Amino acid sequence: MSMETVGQDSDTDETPLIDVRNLQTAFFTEKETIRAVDGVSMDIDSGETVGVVGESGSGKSVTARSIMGLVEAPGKVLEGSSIRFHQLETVRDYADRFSGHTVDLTELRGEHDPQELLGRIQTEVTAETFGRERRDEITLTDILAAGFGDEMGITDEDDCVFVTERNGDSPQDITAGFIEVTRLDGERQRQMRGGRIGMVFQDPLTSLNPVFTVGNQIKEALNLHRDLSGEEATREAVELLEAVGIPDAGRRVNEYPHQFSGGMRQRAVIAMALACEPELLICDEPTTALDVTIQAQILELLAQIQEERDIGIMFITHDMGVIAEVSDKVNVMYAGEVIEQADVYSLFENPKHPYTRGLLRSIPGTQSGERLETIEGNVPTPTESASDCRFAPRCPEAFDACEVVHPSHVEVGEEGDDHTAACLLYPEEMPETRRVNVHREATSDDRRGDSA
Ligand SMILES: Nc1ncnc2c1ncn2[C@@H]1O[C@H](COP(=O)(O)OP(=O)(O)OP(=O)(O)O)[C@@H](O)[C@H]1O
Ligand code: NI
Repeated sequence: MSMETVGQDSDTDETPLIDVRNLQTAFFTEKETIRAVDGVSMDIDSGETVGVVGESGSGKSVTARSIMGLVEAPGKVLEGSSIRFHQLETVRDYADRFSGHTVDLTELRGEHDPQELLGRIQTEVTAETFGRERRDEITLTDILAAGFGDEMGITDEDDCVFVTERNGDSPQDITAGFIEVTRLDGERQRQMRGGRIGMVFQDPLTSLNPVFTVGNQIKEALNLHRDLSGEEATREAVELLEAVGIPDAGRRVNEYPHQFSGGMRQRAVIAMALACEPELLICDEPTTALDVTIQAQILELLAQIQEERDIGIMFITHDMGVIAEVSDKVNVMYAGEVIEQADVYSLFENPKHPYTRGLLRSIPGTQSGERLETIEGNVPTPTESASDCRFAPRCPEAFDACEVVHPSHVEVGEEGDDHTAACLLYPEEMPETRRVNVHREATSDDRRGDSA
């Protein structure tokens, strides 16, 4: 929600490690367009774990894959989406090595008026397209990062390093900026994926090659991303295996994945991800396939790694119990959208969206009933832009307007909580007609309704 940067076209210490804005990822199948991720915004700081929770099919994995640059045809991250990676060392490094792909906003700001550019954009855009609340808050950075500068000849399609502040000409003089992850390609993408952003999947065997030893696979990562080889790499591989709690690492480094138990394999995958010293680690249901004891150990391990290395973690799960344990902040997803976001305490103490409340009632042990099955029905597959609340058909509190107005995020917590929900029941203190109007107005100059 990045309220801290509203209205100013610069990045300061306040900027998160990664800032996802209005991410839209669609699959263009012969039959229909599946809007798997439909306008997701969230950010993650260094040293922070951000949980992403929701039932099966809500778009969690596609969000993760979009950040990793792993969306395959017929899938596509749509124009207007922005994923900004702000880590300064990485920005300087990219500006140094890929200077031909760098956009210097400090220069361009004097030459272009954002409001004038907005009028020239071919597709219809709104404040929401850029994750802003009002049109006059849209900055040049927003327009160019979202990809609209290409059609106007201001940026090239493969520009991806955006410099927003500098106090000299060399890459080391850059004091703020970001890599626009949605615009990465080729070598620039390879450096980011695995190098700066690591990923751990549910099934460790998808990350491990059965025909190579675990050690060789870690060494390959070390070679690719840190230029280590030979004995030096072997030593580092053993250290990494020790760091993730694999006993007798000196011997096990020479073993094959099938010689490892499920829990040990997942530890090995985590070691492999850490080999590149990532700034951000995306964990997509990393413990779902493991038994409860092993699961607890892996969660403990991730917490310890985070403490030591100050990395940001995005943790995906459908399990509210796990969310409670690992997260600092939580994004609840439903049918391609974030429908509630809050810090973990506010969310559990004061859940606002009826969907979140339903998920919480489904934690085993808190109520009788089975996990995630207390909400009748299934997540719909979104094929059109939402002109309603996608949860309405299953919502115990839905009323007529829920079928015709798309809810926008409104503050629902205590002052300064940064707790928002996208639901027509809020702002709670207003009578129904005024509440509905708040949401209707927020999306009124919206381009929703157009097809992609
Ligand atoms: N390659 C693809 N082609 C078409 N549709 C896809 C593809 N990959 C994902 N989808 C669709 O995107 C939507 C979101 O899927 P996603 O895998 O992100 O859900 P999820 O929240 O991770 O669910 P789960 O908890 O089951 O992992 C689903 O409706 C799915 O059918
Ligand atoms: Ni998934």
